[in-house]
Amino acid sequence: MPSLFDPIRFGAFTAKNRIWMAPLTRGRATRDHVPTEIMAEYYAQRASAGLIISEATGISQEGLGWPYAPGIWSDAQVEAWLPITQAVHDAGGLIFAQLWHMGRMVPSNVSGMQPVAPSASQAPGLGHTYDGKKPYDVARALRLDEIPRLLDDYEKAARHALKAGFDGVQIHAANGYLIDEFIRDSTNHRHDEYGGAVENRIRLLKDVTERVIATIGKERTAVRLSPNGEIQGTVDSHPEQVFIPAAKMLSDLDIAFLGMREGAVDGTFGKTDQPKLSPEIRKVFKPPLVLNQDYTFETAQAALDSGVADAISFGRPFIGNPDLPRRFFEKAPLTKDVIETWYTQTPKGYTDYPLLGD
Ligand SMILES: Cc1cc2nc3c(=O)[nH]c(=O)nc-3n(C[C@H](O)[C@H](O)[C@H](O)COP(=O)(O)O)c2cc1C
Repeated sequence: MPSLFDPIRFGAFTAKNRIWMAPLTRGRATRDHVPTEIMAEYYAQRASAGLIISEATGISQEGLGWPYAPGIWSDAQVEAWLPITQAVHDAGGLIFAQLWHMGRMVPSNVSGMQPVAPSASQAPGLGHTYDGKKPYDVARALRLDEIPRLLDDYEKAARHALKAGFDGVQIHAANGYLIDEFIRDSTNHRHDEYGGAVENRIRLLKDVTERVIATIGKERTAVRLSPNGEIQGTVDSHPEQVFIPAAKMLSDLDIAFLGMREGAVDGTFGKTDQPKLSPEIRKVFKPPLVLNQDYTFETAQAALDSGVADAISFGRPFIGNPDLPRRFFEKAPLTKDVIETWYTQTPKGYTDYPLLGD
């Protein structure tokens, strides 16, 4: 069985190890969602990851509702991403852009418009806005005649990602955002060909993935799912009935890899008693499977040893430890990330975590 330090082939690439950086929203772009210089330093510091998956990046104004998160729909955004992807490549790394449409989680205070979702609904809790945390807006149902425009937005974002120097993209279909809201039955009450039966609920995921593949190639196209447990009010009553067919469909499309965040009863990012589906998904999904959430060096290696995963992505450990692979290799202690600076707009808690030997 491979070690976490062994290379792995995926799509058009070979990653130098199986310790990947999970997508992490950090809010260091401008208010207009243009990336900033400091993001080049941050990502280059983490280029020893086998693959960096970027923070979720808006495909359109409509789809982006996180203050100071980056987008990739405008030429100015593409320009500003270029030095960041260049810095990662100069440091010997690979980087995919995570493409994001937040669906009903977009506060109108950030996007300037009413959010869209599969069905009219309001997410529970409070969203981050430019005026502090506020209740989510009531989203309107996306009309059938708007889906071609949505697919065009994904196409443009994928094309822009390559223009901006990214090696590929990961379609964000997890965590209660638009595509996940279509997949799961808590948020999809449609009666057209995008609602009801399983094949209908996974149709948007299929359409988007096919469009991105047609634009940049299957070897540069990845997907992220979060099959088990509720997140941000989105949950499925029978996850295995929808996510196993979804994974099979993605395997048939031969995407570069599938990332999955899986909750657990004792999870610290998603807590749930719905069982993990990775063992079942492994049976139907042939390309590399990259698992995430609450992994340590030991449990990550155990997941590779059991054959359930081909690589593991680490989120919070990569915030506090830019040199995470080296720390794992040397069995060095890890620095704990500071929650208070996850989403602030300064270098503090962003680019100032120490490297081993500092
Ligand atoms: C600060 C922060 C930002 C995050 N942003 C994203 C994101 O942009 N896209 C995404 O898919 N997941 C995001 N996540 C989830 C992480 O990718 C990951 O699933 C989570 O941290 C659990 O993995 P870990 O236990 O290795 O930290 C975020 C998590 C944190 C803590």
